[in-house]
Amino acid sequence: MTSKQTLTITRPDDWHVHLRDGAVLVDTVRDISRYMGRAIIMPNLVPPATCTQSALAYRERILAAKPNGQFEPLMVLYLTDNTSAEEIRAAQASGHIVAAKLYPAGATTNSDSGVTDVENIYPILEVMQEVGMLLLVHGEVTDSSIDIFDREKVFIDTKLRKVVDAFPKLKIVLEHITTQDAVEFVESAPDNVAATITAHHLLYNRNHMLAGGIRPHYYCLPILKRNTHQQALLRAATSGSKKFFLGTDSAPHAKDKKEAACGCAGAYTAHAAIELYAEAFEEAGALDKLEGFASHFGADFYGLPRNTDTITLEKSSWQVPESYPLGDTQVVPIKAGASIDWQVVAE
Ligand SMILES: NC(=O)N[C@@H](CC(=O)O)C(=O)O
Ligand SMILES: [Zn+2]
Ligand SMILES: [Zn+2]
Repeated sequence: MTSKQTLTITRPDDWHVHLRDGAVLVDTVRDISRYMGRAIIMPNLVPPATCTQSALAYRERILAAKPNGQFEPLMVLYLTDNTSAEEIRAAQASGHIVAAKLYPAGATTNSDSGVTDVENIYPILEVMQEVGMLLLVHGEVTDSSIDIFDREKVFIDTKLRKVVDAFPKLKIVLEHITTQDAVEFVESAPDNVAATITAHHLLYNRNHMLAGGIRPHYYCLPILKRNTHQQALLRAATSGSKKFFLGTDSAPHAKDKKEAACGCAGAYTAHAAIELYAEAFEEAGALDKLEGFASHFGADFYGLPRNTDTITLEKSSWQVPESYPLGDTQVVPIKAGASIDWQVVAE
């Protein structure tokens, strides 16, 4: 009998995840804390976590929902046109809030209170640069005349380049990149600019969502692009560049809110985050590059210590359920009803 292939890596972290709030926390926190050491918790709640107090209260609710064991939620402040310098300083001083998030108003789920023009918050970015707080960016313009497939590139060209030039010491993470343009931008930017890449943008392109029927569970923002962009993301993630690291953007929505005439944006991947990345890296012939991407480069960029323990994956196929409980609703995960080749056997 041949023994199964295994892969042991430093415990990974998730640098972009949505846990939501209330009754669903027991489900989302259980999934994300299964083997992730830390996670950057997105603040796009209803209402959003716009102040230190609300972000810290949210952290307490996450900790209360956490099963025993390792797992540290790293909190993020939601920026608005009215965020004050004092709020940034208070957040930084709290010790638990490591970043602030720029949602262009209207760009994505629960972004209505976001920033109407990034130039409005330049004085705040100045303070963030000074105190060493990271800026996380949902990088899409919201102009209805711009094609949805072009919104990331136009954001980079008309907004982000200016921010990068104006704040040379501000650490910036362009979240969930989806295009070759974003890859090239991040590669050519200085060292204070990095990006997260989701598992679903590595595994899929827009054909998976739109060819042969419309599949709402692949609908997320920024939207899946054409295959050439998927290939560019795979090259970036497996390149060994420290500028690209793991951020699942696992974003649960109840089944009926996705399978609707106007469905919500977001894909659930926390049920099998590292397993999905392992599939993508293996397919690209680059399993040896998974550890840096998943477990080293994010911590390095955030200026945090790498995790010191490990997890082990085994190559053995398992079937994903059609849905998982999400509070008193259900969430349909990525690969629902299909099989995944990798399994975490030691956490
Ligand atoms: N990615 C998504 O499609 N949705 C996210 C928001 C976001 O990260 O933009 C969500 O909160 O549902
Ligand atoms: Zn986003
Ligand atoms: Zn997100």
